[in-house]
Amino acid sequence: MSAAEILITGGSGQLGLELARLQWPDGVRLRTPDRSELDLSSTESIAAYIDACRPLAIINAGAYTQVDRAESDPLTAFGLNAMCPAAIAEAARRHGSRLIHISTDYVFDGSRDGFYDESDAVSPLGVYGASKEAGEQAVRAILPGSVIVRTAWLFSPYRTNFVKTMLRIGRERSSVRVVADQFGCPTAASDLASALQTIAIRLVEDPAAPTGTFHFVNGGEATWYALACEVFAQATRYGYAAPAVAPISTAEYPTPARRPANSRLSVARLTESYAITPRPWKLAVAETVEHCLEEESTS
Ligand SMILES: NC(=O)C1=CN([C@@H]2O[C@H](COP(=O)(O)OP(=O)(O)OC[C@H]3O[C@@H](n4cnc5c(N)ncnc54)[C@H](OP(=O)(O)O)[C@@H]3O)[C@@H](O)[C@H]2O)C=CC1
Ligand SMILES: Cc1cn([C@H]2C[C@H](O)[C@@H](COP(=O)(O)OP(=O)(O)O[C@H]3O[C@@H](C)C(=O)[C@@H](O)[C@H]3O)O2)c(=O)[nH]c1=O
Ligand SMILES: [Mg+2]
Repeated sequence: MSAAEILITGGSGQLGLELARLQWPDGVRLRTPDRSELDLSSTESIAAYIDACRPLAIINAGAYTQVDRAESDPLTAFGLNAMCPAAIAEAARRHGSRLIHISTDYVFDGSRDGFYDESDAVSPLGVYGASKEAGEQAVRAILPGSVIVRTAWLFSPYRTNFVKTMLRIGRERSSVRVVADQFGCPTAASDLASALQTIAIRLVEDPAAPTGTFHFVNGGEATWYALACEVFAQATRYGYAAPAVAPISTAEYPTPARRPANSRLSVARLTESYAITPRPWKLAVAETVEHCLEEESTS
């Protein structure tokens, strides 16, 4: 592959960090600007930055990801999750940059039986999901040749995520209560990063590479309760004293934002188009828990 600049927004987030940690082919130069260089809340900053560097490809991993806080801060959520991707898509169109934009399972309302595919109707329950859906629509309208990858329930050793939250509160308490009636697909940010790398390289090399909307999640399905149980089962291997875990209903854990009862995603389209087959989520959880705990158990 000839020398190619790839811009990664949100490089300090859990997905952005995993993208930057990957081994990229010789000749790819990553740009991972921080907030001081690229302010995603400013469409002027976005246009100026991309007009100056004219990347061959852009992976938009920046976002407003605080689901509950979004309910009381819709302006910031829509700014980051809808206006920002629109501005990125417009700049990408000006320069012929390939664009991969990341979206979420929370665009769905959970009323479907089984796994959602890309053609299922969206109907977000909360502000976060609605802002992400608006971002998808903008990207599709402005740059039809872009790729939108919906993912779900991301975890990694970095930033804030459910796996790290469980490890933290499990130390502070002898028991935890976790909802057992929301079904989804836990996904390692590192596995998503590898899939996005494959897609980005294909898009840069091949003008006819598949475009449109795809789902990427790890294999299998879980509830938040099952995910918590797996985190603690793995953690005990490193001397961690696991709390008791009690399954509860959504009604017993009130939150500002409503969440879908079922947001399981089918990855069939991505497997067919890009030959990407995600590993089971439990293998990915084991790796992340090891990363989080190994250091302290051996020190
Ligand atoms: N987390 C999850 O469970 C899921 C996430 N997704 C989607 O995946 C993508 C990546 O998520 P994830 O890595 O978890 O997100 P994080 O919350 O870990 O990271 C968000 C990134 O956006 C950056 N950012 C936010 N506001 C600004 C701003 N004004 N200017 C510049 N940068 C800004 C943050 O920078 P800073 O470090 O300065 O705060 C950070 O780098 C997002 O599109 C998200 O919607 C989809 C499904 C599940
Ligand atoms: C901390 C905690 C949460 N919960 C519940 C609340 C909620 O229903 C569920 C998950 O809570 P969290 O707030 O950790 O996760 P949440 O912020 O809903 O995670 C979402 O983030 C965004 C960015 C996405 O795009 C989604 O795919 C999804 O990953 O677990 C418990 O039942 N017990 C607990 O102790
Ligand atoms: Mg949250």
